[in-house]
Amino acid sequence: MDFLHRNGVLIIQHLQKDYRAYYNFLHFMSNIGDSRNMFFIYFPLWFQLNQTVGTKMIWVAVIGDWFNLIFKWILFGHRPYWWVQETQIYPNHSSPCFEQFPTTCETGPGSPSGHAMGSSCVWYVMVTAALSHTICGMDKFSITLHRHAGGRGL
Ligand SMILES: O=P(O)(O)OC[C@H]1O[C@@H](O)[C@H](O)[C@@H](O)[C@@H]1O
Repeated sequence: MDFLHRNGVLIIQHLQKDYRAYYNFLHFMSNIGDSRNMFFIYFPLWFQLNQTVGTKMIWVAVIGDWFNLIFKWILFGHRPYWWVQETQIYPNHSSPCFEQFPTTCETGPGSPSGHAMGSSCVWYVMVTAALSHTICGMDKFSITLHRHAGGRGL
């Protein structure tokens, strides 16, 4: 497990140092997918616009959160923020420092990440709904175009 955690630490350090310029973008994308927004904003909104998408969204979020809870109980994984303080693999107090954010200040088990699972659920439903809406719109447009061209004898 230490091997996994150490590589996780390296990835976090890489992201925090080398992708600092993308901080606002990554933070924004992460917030959009936050399951809190799903329950407060997206679900009520989508349910008004399209009940099928709204229902799909709430089910995906609830089942995703449920799976996350079960996996957290089973894995009971450390969070890198406290793992670096507790592990013995960094000699002479040379444990790496991370930047903390409001969403990383969680106290429960960290693995698997509820934020990552919740965000992927939200993004999946929104992207598939947007794609099927676009494809449906394009189909209707091509049918109209076809009829229009047929009516003119083209
Ligand atoms: O398990 P993680 O990755 O710390 O994420 C959990 C958090 O993920 C966030 O997206 C939710 O809004 C929080 O309510 C939740 O506690």
